[in-house]
Amino acid sequence: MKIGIIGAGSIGLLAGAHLGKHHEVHMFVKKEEQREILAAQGIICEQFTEAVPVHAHLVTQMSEGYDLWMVTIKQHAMDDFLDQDLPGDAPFLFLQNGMGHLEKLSQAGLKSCVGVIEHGALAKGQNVVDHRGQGNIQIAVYKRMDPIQGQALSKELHTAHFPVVFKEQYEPMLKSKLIINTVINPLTALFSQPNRSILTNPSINELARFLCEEACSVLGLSFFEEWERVKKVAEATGENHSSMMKDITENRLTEVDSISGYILDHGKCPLPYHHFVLHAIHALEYERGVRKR
Ligand SMILES: NC(=O)C1=CN([C@@H]2O[C@H](COP(=O)(O)OP(=O)(O)OC[C@H]3O[C@@H](n4cnc5c(N)ncnc54)[C@H](OP(=O)(O)O)[C@@H]3O)[C@@H](O)[C@H]2O)C=CC1
Ligand SMILES: CC(C)(CO)C(=O)C(=O)O
Repeated sequence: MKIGIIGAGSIGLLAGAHLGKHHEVHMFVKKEEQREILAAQGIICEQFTEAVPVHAHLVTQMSEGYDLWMVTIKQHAMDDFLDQDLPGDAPFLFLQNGMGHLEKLSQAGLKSCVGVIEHGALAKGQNVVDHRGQGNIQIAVYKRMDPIQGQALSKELHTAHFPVVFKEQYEPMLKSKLIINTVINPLTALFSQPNRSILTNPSINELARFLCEEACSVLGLSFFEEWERVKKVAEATGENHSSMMKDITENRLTEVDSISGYILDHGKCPLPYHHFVLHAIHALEYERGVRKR
């Protein structure tokens, strides 16, 4: 397949390195400097013995003639991305944490799939990525795509080292990941703690339970099942720093609006714990100069 990957950060580079072994991969980036490095040196995945050659372009040069677009930018970059003229001939696979992008995508009129990522990846330079946690990518069709097309797509992308799993329904898939992120991410970011603190710090554990209860009530999920799952993920990724904690530490805007904000927007009664963490994360972003108000 001829695959265009939008965004060459942690996940874009990881996907480019794996898919570039079997497909014609084109990376689409914002800066000319990064485009030149990717075109000249390919992607260096620290776990591979050789660099993976890829084509590289500026994101303003997207055109028709691709088989798939894979979008690996963060939630807060989605508005600008969707505002540009996008080619309509190929499906788009959106791989963001949170659910804030769904409404925007349904208005965009694209053939679209959504996915969740269970890998851990960290970009260490403009073309270097460290694959820190092996997992899979789950995908489901969202708009203007037949499930049969989605299934065929996941089969074409799937390899043993970069597994892609097809899911019949997008909503349960995204909700399961949202619960994990709305409980673990803000608390670990607020208290600058690794994911295991959800289990080991009694007060963080108490706050996590309340966040989980609120999220389950909004999403219509069983608290007992979801709380067990949150604890398993906190254990399995115990040493990791959540993506929100990393964003705060590195003075970047977080994805809190599409995670905790999504729960708040869809709740029908007061959600004091979500309300607090959303504003607490906003406060940290504001103090770091990345949020205006
Ligand atoms: N990293 C991980 O382990 C995991 C990530 N995820 C999710 O995957 C998504 C991507 O995360 P991650 O890769 O870590 O994020 P990164 O910040 O590492 O990468 C995002 C990249 O997108 C680029 N970008 C932003 N806007 C555009 C645009 N319009 N056109 C082209 N490129 C653009 C950014 O460039 P610039 O920096 O120049 O703005 C950056 O290089 C997030 O939703 C995240 O929550 C989920 C699970 C695990
Ligand atoms: C699963 C978890 C919590 C792993 O750190 C994650 O998805 C994130 O940090 O965004």
